[in-house]
Amino acid sequence: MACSGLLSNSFIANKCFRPRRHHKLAVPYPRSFSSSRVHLAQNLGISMSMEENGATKQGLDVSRKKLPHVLTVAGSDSGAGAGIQADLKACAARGVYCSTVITAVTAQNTVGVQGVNIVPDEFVAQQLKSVLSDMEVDVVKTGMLPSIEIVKVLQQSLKEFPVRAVVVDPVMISTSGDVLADPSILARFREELLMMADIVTPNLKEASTLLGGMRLETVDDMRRAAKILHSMGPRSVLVKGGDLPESFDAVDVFFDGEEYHELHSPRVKTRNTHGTGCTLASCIAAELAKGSSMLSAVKLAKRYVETALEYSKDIILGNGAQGPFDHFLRLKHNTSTGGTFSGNELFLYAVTDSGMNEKWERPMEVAVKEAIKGGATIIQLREKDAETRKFIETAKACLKICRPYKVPLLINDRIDVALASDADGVHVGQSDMPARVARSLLGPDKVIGVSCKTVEQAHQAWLDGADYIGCGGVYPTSTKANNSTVGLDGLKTICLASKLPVVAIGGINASNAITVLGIGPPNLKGVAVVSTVFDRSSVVGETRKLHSMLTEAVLKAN
Ligand SMILES: Nc1ncnc2c1ncn2[C@@H]1O[C@H](COP(=O)(O)OP(=O)(O)O)[C@@H](O)[C@H]1O
Ligand SMILES: Cc1ncc(COP(=O)(O)O)c(N)n1
Ligand SMILES: [Mg+2]
Repeated sequence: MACSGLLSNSFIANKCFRPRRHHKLAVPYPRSFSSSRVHLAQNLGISMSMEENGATKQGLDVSRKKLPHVLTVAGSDSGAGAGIQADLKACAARGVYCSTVITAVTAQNTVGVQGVNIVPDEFVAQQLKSVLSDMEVDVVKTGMLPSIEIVKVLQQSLKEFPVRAVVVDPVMISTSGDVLADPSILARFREELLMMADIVTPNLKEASTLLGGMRLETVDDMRRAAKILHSMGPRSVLVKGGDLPESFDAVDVFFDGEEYHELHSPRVKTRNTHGTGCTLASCIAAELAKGSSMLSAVKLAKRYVETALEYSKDIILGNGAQGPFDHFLRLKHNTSTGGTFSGNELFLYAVTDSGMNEKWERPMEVAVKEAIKGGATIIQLREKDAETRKFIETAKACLKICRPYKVPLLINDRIDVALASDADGVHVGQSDMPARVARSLLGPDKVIGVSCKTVEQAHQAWLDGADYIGCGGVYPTSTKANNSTVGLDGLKTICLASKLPVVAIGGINASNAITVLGIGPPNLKGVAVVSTVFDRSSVVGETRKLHSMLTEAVLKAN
């Protein structure tokens, strides 16, 4: 049965949920005392017997590593910038499991909140019981608590199922100015919820509301607010200054009852700050779940928010004043290959050489642009002696040239430079980082090529998840000292055995390129050249000449 109408009809909601009880492995709610005893034992570092914590009956292995686990009790944001969705992303990005108890469903986007549908408090209670009774929660983080009843239910659940820490983000008004919690819950917040909090994280407006309208305009005001809020019961207070007027940096004030810490970070110039508060609180909860102290958790969370904002500052999503940001620091990826590499890109593979550029007094960017204009279909930046910082700058500058032409740019050897510049991939030799390790660092989208001289190496490159192999030297070459050659026969043998596309390399020039490409196997996709195009007065001219020769030969062969 479909579970739609969850909010409007709690009867259906219950029905959707109940069948699990009839499932063979379904476990009824454990009695509260056993759950809190397990927690207590874990906190004290005592391992309980399998029989005692009920694991034997379920056939579970208690020696398994326990996942740090945050439960967020918050509202859903349909635009996924804040609320439950931000909490899930923040915890996942910080390597912590996150379960969710949904208190309200909001219709929301970058413009504002268009609607709020509050989940019935009995159903919030049911969600809380389901998770807390079974799933070994370390830290509870609260966000939007839209009614007094829901606050009450939460308090009762936390009494029944104690956790190691409670992070309270007193969400009341969204950054867009929409009211997310009824002002009547303020009293309940002040009287009870703050008492249970290990940390409370109000923004300026929320701190002011909790303090009966106190004006908060300076860092000193924030300090005063933190002190008064602390006297209401939470172990620590973080007053967030994201909205502090006329501040060049983003200042938050932390107070643990003894010491104040002003936490400063550069203020990122961006519209994409929707969900910063939820993210910060979730990240604090995540770090606490991993075992951090409160101050370290807060510092790390702040640094994480700043990093994500900086990364996402130019992202454009939605037409409103407040866009979401990218918790995984990955959305900006724009590869020339679009994540798919066919091998046809290898047709005319130009490998740069800074010595030759110096000789011809040609900056690297100019050499790359000329090669592309002449018809190069892929570029490899080979900088054996460049300083790292210079290499990254050069790679970034060359990427700007390659991207509009959709010509992939690979980095020779240096996975760090490829990562730092967001290049399209790397080419590694047999003594460089193994392709399998490079793959795990670069992820599935980037292109990885491996130099191979034998059938075994070609097979290993395939096993390691490479995209192509470079085979050679075909002929002796001056650009690589003491390089043994495989000759045309070796090239052919390796092509026939290789499951990956092949580019031939080593001593290839205008007079032998057609012979090389003509040896037959269909997975021989192209030739790689260095001096033939770059050790010349006109890079465009030489590349164009080679490109048209090769194209003609291929057309004739077909
Ligand atoms: N533009 C910004 N640059 C850097 N950090 C920011 C920026 N805006 C907010 N922050 C930080 O994000 C966190 C959330 O703060 P804030 O936006 O004030 O809370 P909320 O999202 O609850 O309104 C704080 O650590 C704050 O300093
Ligand atoms: C469901 C939900 N929870 C929390 C917030 C606050 O987030 P922000 O202060 O960044 O607008 C929100 N807008 N929506
Ligand atoms: Mg904010």
